[in-house]
Amino acid sequence: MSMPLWAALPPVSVTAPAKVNLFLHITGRRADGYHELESLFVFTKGGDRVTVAAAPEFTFTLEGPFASALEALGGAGEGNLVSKAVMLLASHAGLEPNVAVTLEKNLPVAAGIGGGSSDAAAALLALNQFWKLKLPMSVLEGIALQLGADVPACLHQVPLLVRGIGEELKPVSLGWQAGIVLVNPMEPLSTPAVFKAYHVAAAAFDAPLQNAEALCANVHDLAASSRNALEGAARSICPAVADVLDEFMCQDGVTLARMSGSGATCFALFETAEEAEVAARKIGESRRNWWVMADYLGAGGG
Ligand SMILES: C[C@](O)(CO)[C@H](O)COP(=O)(O)OP(=O)(O)OC[C@H]1O[C@@H](n2ccc(N)nc2=O)[C@H](O)[C@@H]1O
Ligand SMILES: Nc1ncnc2c1ncn2[C@@H]1O[C@H](COP(=O)(O)OP(=O)(O)OP(=O)(O)O)[C@@H](O)[C@H]1O
Repeated sequence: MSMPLWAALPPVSVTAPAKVNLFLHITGRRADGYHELESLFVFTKGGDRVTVAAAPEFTFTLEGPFASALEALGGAGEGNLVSKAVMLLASHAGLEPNVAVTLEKNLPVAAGIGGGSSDAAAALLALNQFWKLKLPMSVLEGIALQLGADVPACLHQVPLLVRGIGEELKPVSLGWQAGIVLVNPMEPLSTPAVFKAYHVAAAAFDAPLQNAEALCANVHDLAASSRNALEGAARSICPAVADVLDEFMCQDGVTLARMSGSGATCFALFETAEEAEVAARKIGESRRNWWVMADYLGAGGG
């Protein structure tokens, strides 16, 4: 008996890194309610993992330390961004979505580090390769934007200046390297709720930066002249954000500590990977219920 054609395709795995907003300015609000951003996105090396493999029909399997958290937040079924990405790409390509997808969920959920967005982007990248579609990035970006504002940026996995609601992407060179520690106090924060709190507080919009590229190229300038505009709104819903930032301030070698995205995950940058690892160990030992991850931004560092 001959093997069906699909069964001959080898599985493809793509890492879905954490997205970190080194700064996040809000420059306006569109008529449809979405906020216009100016933000520097960077991506860690570690993260979730999406694997697609040959199968007679679509299946979706969740594994990893945050699989149950995703199930509890109702993101494990048809609403999962990975499943949605598979369906959208299959329909775009005119194919049956017959693949076995496995999502290894290592990143906390509803955490401001784009977990679901990065998973969806990784699924698009994996399937583009698996089905040998050779779709250019511009086409994948269009499909990605239908899945969420952050998804197009997450396709790139390199530092980007992001504007609009997430569709204007400009790769930037950081020109510096840093150890990074991500900490989440294990309290999920809903992105719409944080934007709503921001809106209700009627904060003034940030002026567009005149020197955004130059700012990205110097970590000290970045720390001094940018912010996360959603931090106040996130703190008002989730006071633990302030506890995480206080904890970072007790560590040696911090060049910048701030919240990412709509929170509650915060990050700290360190001169070296070693300092980041020491801080991550110390925080992990004193706050056993928090999620802590050490990583590296820039070339080397693994
Ligand atoms: C805040 C960021 O995390 C920064 O990276 C993102 O812009 C959020 O991107 P995301 O999670 O992909 O957001 P979406 O799933 O598209 O939007 C969730 C909700 O957040 C609000 N939202 C999101 C993005 C944006 N630019 N303006 C908004 O007002 C809207 O109420 C929207 O209904
Ligand atoms: N693969 C997925 N991983 C995580 N959440 C998902 C996924 N698919 C759907 N969701 C839903 O999306 C919601 C937001 O989760 P996610 O982890 O993407 O938030 P986030 O990190 O705050 O995103 P962002 O930084 O883009 O605002 C969750 O409540 C969850 O139910």
